[in-house]
Amino acid sequence: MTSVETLKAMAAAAAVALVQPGMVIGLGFGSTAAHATRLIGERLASGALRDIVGVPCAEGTATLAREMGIPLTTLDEVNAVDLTIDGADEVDPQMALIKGGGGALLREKMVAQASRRVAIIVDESKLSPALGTRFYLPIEVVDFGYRATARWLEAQGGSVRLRVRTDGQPFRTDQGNLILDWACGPITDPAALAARLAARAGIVEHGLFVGLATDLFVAGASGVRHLTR
Ligand SMILES: O=C(CO)[C@H](O)[C@H](O)COP(=O)(O)O
Repeated sequence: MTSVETLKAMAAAAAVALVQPGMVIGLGFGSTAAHATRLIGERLASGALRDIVGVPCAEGTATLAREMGIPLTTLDEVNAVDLTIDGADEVDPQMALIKGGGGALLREKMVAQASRRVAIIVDESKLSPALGTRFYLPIEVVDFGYRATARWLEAQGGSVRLRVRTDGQPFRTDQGNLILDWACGPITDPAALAARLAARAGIVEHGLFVGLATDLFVAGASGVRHLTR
């Protein structure tokens, strides 16, 4: 049987094949995206790829990219990102996503919104008939009134947990915010929920990525499927 890690690497390799010399590349965060970042670094080192610059979506990604020798820039320095390669926690049949399992949802969404093309790389376990079925929805919130924000979410249904690190301390995003993991149940209308969450003060960003993915690479035992939207 093909291991999940092998499937992630297969999906990453298929997406990295889209990378062309001269491109600005959004580098996502998470274990699947890390396969893509490492592969891009290896291709640069071997000379198979040249003249690319990366926009990292997280401090962790920036560290890995530097280790791999990938030249980096920031969103502020470029007019647009040609291609972003990132993972996802859950993908529905319309290619709407839940992201933020790694807590980088805000920067990931900013980079995705600035990108001409967004390639999402997943193993097939991430596919779901409805978002919210197999993963909670990460919500990045400010400290002020975060319990009130959690109660407001729970009033819509489901249950909320403050994300904590292994040492029991609250998890902090790269912006220093908190994450509420909302077990909201199946989401029937992701765009409508995204609009409701975006309108709520105290919520910095949420993990629903609707209409952002242009390419989906799904790795399974029989190979990698490439879907486009
Ligand atoms: O959104 C993300 C990080 O904020 C990741 O892309 C998502 O959590 C998937 O991670 P992995 O590839 O490790 O399963």
